[in-house]
Parts: sequence; C-alpha cells; structure tokens
Amino acid sequence: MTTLPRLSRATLATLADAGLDPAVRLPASATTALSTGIVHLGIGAFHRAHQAVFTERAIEATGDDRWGILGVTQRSATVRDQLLPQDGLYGVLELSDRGGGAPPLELIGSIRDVAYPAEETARVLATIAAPATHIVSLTVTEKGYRRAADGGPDLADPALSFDLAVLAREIDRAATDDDEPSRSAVGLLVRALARRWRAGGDALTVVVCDNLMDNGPQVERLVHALVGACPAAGAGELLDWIRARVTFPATMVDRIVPATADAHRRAAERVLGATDAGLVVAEPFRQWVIEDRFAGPRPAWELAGATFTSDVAPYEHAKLRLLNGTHSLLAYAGALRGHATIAEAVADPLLYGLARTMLDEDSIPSLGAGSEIDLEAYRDSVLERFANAAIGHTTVQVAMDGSQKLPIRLLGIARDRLAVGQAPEAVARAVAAWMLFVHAAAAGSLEVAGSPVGLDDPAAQALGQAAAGSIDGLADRMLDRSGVFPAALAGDDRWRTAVRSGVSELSGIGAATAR
Ligand SMILES: NC(=O)c1ccc[n+]([C@@H]2O[C@H](COP(=O)([O-])OP(=O)(O)OC[C@H]3O[C@@H](n4cnc5c(N)ncnc54)[C@H](O)[C@@H]3O)[C@@H](O)[C@H]2O)c1
Ligand SMILES: O=P(O)(O)OC[C@@H](O)[C@@H](O)[C@H](O)[C@H](O)CO
Repeated sequence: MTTLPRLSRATLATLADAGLDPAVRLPASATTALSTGIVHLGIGAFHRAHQAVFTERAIEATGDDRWGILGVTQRSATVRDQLLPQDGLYGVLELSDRGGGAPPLELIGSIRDVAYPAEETARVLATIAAPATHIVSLTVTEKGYRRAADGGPDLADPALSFDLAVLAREIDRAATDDDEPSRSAVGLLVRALARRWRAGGDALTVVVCDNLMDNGPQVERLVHALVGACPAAGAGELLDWIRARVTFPATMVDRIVPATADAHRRAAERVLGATDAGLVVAEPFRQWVIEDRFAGPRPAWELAGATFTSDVAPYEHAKLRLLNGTHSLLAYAGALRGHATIAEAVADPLLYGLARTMLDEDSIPSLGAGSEIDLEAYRDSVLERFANAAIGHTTVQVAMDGSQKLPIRLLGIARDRLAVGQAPEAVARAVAAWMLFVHAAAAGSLEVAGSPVGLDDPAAQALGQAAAGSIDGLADRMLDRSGVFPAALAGDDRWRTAVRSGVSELSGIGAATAR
C-alpha cells in the first residue's frame, strides 16, 4: 500500500507537475503573497466552505493581495493542527447525488494562518488591532454569543463576567500585554475592539455569519451593551469609537455543510492523490447576501457571487424560516423515526407531508404578501436541496442546540401567524417534534441508526428537567418551564392548544417516543 503525501504547497506543486485529476480546482491565491486583512473567529467547517471560498474566488478575480485570512479556533486547537502543516491549504469536496464521475474538489488558499486563542491570545489581539486588518468575521454558533432571553448579554454567565473584568483592564491600559485567554467569543471580540481603539482606532467591519435573526445588528447591540456594562473609566469613550467607526452589516449565509466523515476524506484522497486533514464537504449551492455597510475596504466578494444590498431582511427571514425552520422539523421528527440523515427524513412521506404543510400553511404565509423573493420557488429548491442524498447531513447534527435555534427558526413564525388571527398548527407540530425529541433524548431512550442519542444543548439540564414525566403533560411543562418560550407565546391559549395537539399527534411516530 502506498502512503499518500499530505497536502501542502510543496505537495501541490509536485502533484500539479505530474498532472491533477480534472475534478480538482486549484487555488489561484496559492502563488500570491497575501497580507492578513480578515480575522475570522470560529474557524469551523462552515467558514471553510463558505466565506473562505468567496474570498478565494474574489482574490482570483482581482489579484487583490490584502485579503489573507487569520482563522481563530475557539474551543480546541484541532483546526490549527489540521491546517498549519498544510500551509493553510485544504479542499472543499462538493457532494451531489446527480451525475457520475469524480466529485469536484476545490482547493482553497485564502486562509494563511490559524491561531488557537487559549495559547495565542496576544497574537490574535495584535492582528485584530493592526491597520491592515479591515474585517473581523464570526461563525461561533448561536450559543457562542451568550445572549440572555431578551437578546442582551447574559451577564450572569461566568465566562462573560470574567471577560468583562479583562475588558476593564484592557480599557484602563492596566494590561498592555495581557494575554490571559478570553473565555467567550464575544468577550474576545470586545477586548480586540478595545485593543484596536487604543492602537489608533482605524475603522473595522464585523461580519457575523451565524444563523441569527438580524445577525450583524443583533451582535452590534450585544457589543454595545457589553461595553456599556463595563465599569472601566474609559468605557464610554470606547463605546463612542465603536459607534462611530465599527459597523456590523447584516448577512444571510447559505450552504449546507455537514461534518466531514472519514468516507469523505477517502473520496477526496482518491481525487487529489494526497491526504487532507482540513477537508470540508458541502452541497454545490452557496449564497451570501450582505448588507452594504462596510466601515472600510473589503474583498470584491460580489465577483465571487455574493449579493450586496441595503436590506438583507427579506432574504434572511425567508432563509431562516423556510430552510432552517424546515431543517429543524425534519431533524427532530426524523430522529424520532430513526432516520440518520435529513435526506432520509425528507424522503419519508409522513415527514415530507409535515414539512410541506408547515411551509405552505405557516412558514410562507408568515412572511406576508409581496415578498420580492419567489417563495414557492424557494420552497421547492430547499426541499430539493434537502433530498440530496450525497450530503449525509445527520439529523442529530441539525437537531443540536434546539433551545437556541427554535426562537430563530420557528417561534417567529408562530408569533406572526397568531398576530393575524391564525392558529399555527403546522409550526406547532414542529415544536412538538422538538419536545418529543428532548423527552426521549433526555430520558436516554432515543436511538438513531443503532446509536444512542443524548441531548446536546447548552440548556440540556433545564430541558431534561422540564421534559421528565409523562407525554401527557409534556407540552405544558415545556411551554412553562423550558425557558425557551416568550411569556406572550406561552400564555397564548391558541398556541398552547396547537402544541398539545401536536404532541399528541406525533407521540406515536417513532419507536423512541413509544417507550
Ligand atoms: N454548517 C452549515 O451548514 C452552516 C450553514 C450556515 C450557517 N452556519 C453557521 O455556522 C455555525 C458553525 O457551523 P459549522 O458547520 O462551522 O460548525 P462546526 O462545528 O464545524 O464549527 C463550529 C465553530 O463554532 C465554535 N463554537 C462552538 N461552540 C462555541 C461556543 N460556545 N463559543 C464559541 N465558539 C463556539 C467552534 O469552536 C467552531 O469553531 C452554525 O452554528 C451556523 O450559525 C452553518
Ligand atoms: O449549523 P447549525 O447547527 O446552526 O444548523 C444546522 C443547519 O440547519 C444549518 O447549518 C443549515 O445547514 C444551514 O443554515 C444552511 O445554510
């Protein structure tokens, strides 16, 4: 058995000389010396398959050498250890169930450096403070922002309290070389803003790429509130600078990017002829709609297919409600029925029916008439994308962190339908599927594809306590005690009745719920 070389600039040059498979797309940026213009917090799979791809293509289109990315991991050094030995190079393997032949493998060279903040805080802060850096972008998951129920910072969170004390030292210049690691992503962000302000205060754009409603402005309010809560004498001056020089455009990000599996790595190796520890996989589709509100220069992402607009809201609402809301329904109901993947779930006639009914009766009507987007066509494209069996996006991955996702993906639909006098029965079924999923996962009675599934959620303890007990009172216990439902919704009898019916209708759909 021959041992394959590991992907790196040198390996790539050798492979290219010998002749690469035509399925491989080479990174034009690989031969360009790039300075660091972007620092990305949360270099998970999605950033590598989305923003880094748009940046690679923009560099290719313009030759602009200002947009190398410093990727910052959050909770572990894994991605740093995957990418640095490869000179930052990695592949995006495109997964499609259409057509034969080798799957396209796009190599990306826009990520030039990776840091693990627990060991390299000083370097991360210095890079964000540097004048050549114009953009800080983020994908740190919904829970990474540590918001309280009202959307403001959760000041009771010990990590945020710790980070506020560090911020106070940073502002008061008591900690010029302080490289004590921050304990939250948002804490690291405000501290880096303070460092940049102190270093001369060049303008900066913060590009939030997580699936939050009104994501940029929401994080802007969070950052303002955090700095406002800081007791340091100079906090007011820092806040004035942030208001004047730092913008937070809203974005809608879309590409289905499941976790990379060993089978994907083997498939990519066959195409490339080298191993790639940083490989990510994605569907062919990618979309990025960005509010045109940059404080300084940016890559020409529009030449890579991004759309710049003054109003992201119609795209964001359609995406979060039609795509992500339906994804969550299929994940919870799919797991209950024992389906391992979203593609299996949407191929199940019962679940396809639930999804289609929710889309037609609640999700699309909740967006009101006169949307500039053709919502029926969007619905069809979403269902078609979910059916792509090559993706293998697991129901368990999409089901994670429901307490954070439900308010964004489903509860807004319910609120808006109730506001126009409609009982949102279809979306109530999706919420009921989540309750049944929590009930079974917390009780240890959920099995998907032969493996036990636990509850992966930052609120797992509270959810488990609320769910414990008989299915009979499950809807009421979850509405009252899970901490997920705003009082107005939990107190609405039409909603309560619809969720109770949903639980009772779906309680028999899978083996796990029957136990
Ligand atoms: N994967 C997709 O299909 C997709 C599509 C659109 C948007 N997104 C957005 O991107 C996010 C990340 O997705 P991914 O596929 O890269 O996931 P991933 O698991 O590959 O990476 C998650 C990243 O977030 C960090 N993170 C996780 N929990 C955190 C916490 N509590 N505090 C700070 N950082 C934390 C991780 O360290 C990692 O860097 C999603 O939550 C979503 O908001 C993902
Ligand atoms: O990535 P998460 O965990 O926030 O949500 C899972 C999926 O619903 C989501 O990632 C979609 O795949 C994505 O939003 C498609 O653009």
